[in-house]
Amino acid sequence: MIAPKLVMEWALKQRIAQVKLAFEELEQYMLELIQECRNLEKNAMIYIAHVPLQTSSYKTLAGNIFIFMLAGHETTAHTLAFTFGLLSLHPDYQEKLYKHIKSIIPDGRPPMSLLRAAIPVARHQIHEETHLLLSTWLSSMRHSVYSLGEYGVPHIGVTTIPKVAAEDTTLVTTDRVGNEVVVPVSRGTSLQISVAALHYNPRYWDDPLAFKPERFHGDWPREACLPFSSGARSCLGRRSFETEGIAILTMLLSRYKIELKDDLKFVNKT
Ligand code: HEM
Repeated sequence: MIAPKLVMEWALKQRIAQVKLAFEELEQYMLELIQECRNLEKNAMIYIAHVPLQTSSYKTLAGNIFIFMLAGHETTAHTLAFTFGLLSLHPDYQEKLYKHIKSIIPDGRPPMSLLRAAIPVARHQIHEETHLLLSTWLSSMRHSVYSLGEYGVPHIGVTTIPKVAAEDTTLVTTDRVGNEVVVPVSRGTSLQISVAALHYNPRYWDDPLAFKPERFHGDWPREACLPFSSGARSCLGRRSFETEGIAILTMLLSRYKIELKDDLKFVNKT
């Protein structure tokens, strides 16, 4: 069976070459971005202006730009796409949200107070004025680790979070029939937190597949909702995303109705 092996190797090499090219192009783009910043008359990014190229500081800078672009852009874009997908599947809810938005911001432009109100969600509080917006958001974040592929909306929030055990420990859980299970974990073990399994777990979420933003109005299991992970290394851009997300959701929804396009070319695109 040498032929399939050769084909696999060839395909893998092609893929690796594409990834390498993408990295090179991205690096070039970052370089241009940094140079552009240096040429700005009023340079807000003073740090960038002074980092010499081809040094370790430059590499750190490029690394940070890279992580912000990747961690910040794809996640935000997909979560917004996912939210719009869910709203188009739930037109009655979309209408309710539209009326809510219009009642607090008639011209559709989010005032600073509304943007500031997006922040309490990071502290797991729902602000009275914006509860529908924020619960829509949380609901979509809970869902977005799953695919709406048949409607042309791919998943991706972050589906699994890799961690390494910092010390020897034990994890205690229960099996399907309720027996306690103790799992010893030694220092250095690689672990994957399955966010998808957590967000769709019937142990924590009643009717887990349903889009029910109101489940976030009362008490809800905070530790079972980890779209941004948790702890010291959780998402650095969470508040930035929540503010941006609420602003975009508010502005678009106050001006447009989101509907599913009844067109075959949008079906089953993942
Ligand atoms: C829907 C939007 C986003 C989601 C779902 C998301 C999710 C996550 C998750 C799950 C992690 C891993 C945390 C861990 O390892 O425990 C992470 C890390 C990170 N995120 Fe986000 N993120 C989002 C938006 C953003 C934005 C907008 C930025 C930047 C502006 C950003 C910057 C980062 C950075 C820098 C880290 C690494 C933090 C560290 O290692 O200390 N993220 N994010």
